[in-house]
Amino acid sequence: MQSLQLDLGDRSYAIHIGSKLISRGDLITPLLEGKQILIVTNTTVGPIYLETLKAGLLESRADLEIEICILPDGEAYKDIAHLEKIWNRLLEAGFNRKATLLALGGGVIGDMSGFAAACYQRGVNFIQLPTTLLSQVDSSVGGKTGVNHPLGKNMLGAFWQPRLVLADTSSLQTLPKRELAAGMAEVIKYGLLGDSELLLWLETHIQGLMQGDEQLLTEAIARSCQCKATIVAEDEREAGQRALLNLGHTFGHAIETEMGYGQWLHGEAVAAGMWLAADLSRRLGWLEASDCERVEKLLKAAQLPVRPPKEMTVDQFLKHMAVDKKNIDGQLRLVLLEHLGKAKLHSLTELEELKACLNSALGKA
Ligand SMILES: NC(=O)c1ccc[n+]([C@@H]2O[C@H](COP(=O)([O-])OP(=O)(O)OC[C@H]3O[C@@H](n4cnc5c(N)ncnc54)[C@H](O)[C@@H]3O)[C@@H](O)[C@H]2O)c1
Ligand SMILES: O=C(O)C(=O)C[C@@H](O)[C@H](O)[C@H](O)COP(=O)(O)O
Ligand SMILES: [Zn+2]
Repeated sequence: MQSLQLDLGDRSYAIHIGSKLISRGDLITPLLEGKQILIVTNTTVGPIYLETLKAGLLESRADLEIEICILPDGEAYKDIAHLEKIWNRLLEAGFNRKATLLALGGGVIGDMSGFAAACYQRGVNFIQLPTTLLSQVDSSVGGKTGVNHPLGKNMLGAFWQPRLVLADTSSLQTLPKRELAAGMAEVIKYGLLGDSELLLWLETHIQGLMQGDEQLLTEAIARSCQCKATIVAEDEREAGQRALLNLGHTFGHAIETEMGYGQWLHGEAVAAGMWLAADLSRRLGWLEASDCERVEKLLKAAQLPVRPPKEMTVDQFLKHMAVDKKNIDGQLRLVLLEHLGKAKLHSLTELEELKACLNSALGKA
């Protein structure tokens, strides 16, 4: 098992990465304040991992009151209506402020459980048990929680940190290949935004990673979590450099929202978004054409899309980008690349270059 720490004073927490951690109730029970636990999962992950989690918890502490909330599976259900189902379970079970929520699943379950925990009786503890690559490298760490709105991705939410992250690398064995690829997009993101050594390492090992090599995946998860933990520790609420973790997301969120949540996976939309960010950076004179080719080659090797959906229009992109959370006073702010391995937040006045970039990627130039 590898362990890191996210340093946030008295809200600091450990991130453990390793095989078969879902069964390690002994890592969870010392952090409980009371004995009430609500496990939140979905109809896909629950049948595979719920019994192992429950057995490990009860083996470590027999007097636990464990309740279960099983949500339907999918980004389309990451909404207020399904959050209410979590709160209903908590209230029906008579859970109090010392209850702990355990999020067992991917980023959708993690984001929703965290937001439910942030609101329930004005805040109870929660623990992340991420079971997708994406959630192990990104969404379980850093305390961004929330749900989507039909008009915008993650528009309702709270910063609410978990007490612990347990990333069980063996759970990736049951993950569909398309989901592994989606998670790899966020790993590539860390390389592009701030870690050129990670980028080189990914270029060398992408085949093994995509074949599911557990040792390589463990290293990718640990390096990604370290990168994210360092950024979040310095800027928990995205006053500055945390925005760099949004590389590719302004475009990506536009794709997810316009296409309908769940049509393009988050990681797929971010992959196309990162290619757009690279191409726009080239148009602004910061990247070379060869840099964009390098980005495209790596994304393709990770079996990710490198262009946005052809059915989208430039106006649709601009409409969604106008409501991005990073914008200030109507000024579009985009994460772009100064060079490969260094991102920066840019107030975009070059609207013609943006339109040309989108038109060309959509095959409309
Ligand atoms: N909070 C953050 O910082 C942050 C960061 C990145 C992404 N996100 C959010 O995370 C979400 C995407 O997360 P995701 O990619 O994990 O998607 P997801 O939660 O929808 O999971 C992907 C699919 O894999 C299934 N699954 C999960 N674990 C499995 C396993 N071990 N074996 C078999 N199937 C499994 C799920 O049931 C689902 O069908 C998006 O909503 C995105 O906005 C949040
Ligand atoms: O943790 C962050 O900060 C991120 O931006 C990570 C992103 O990968 C993630 O998709 C996040 O949910 C996006 O947040 P948002 O505030 O742009 O909705
Ligand atoms: Zn993301």
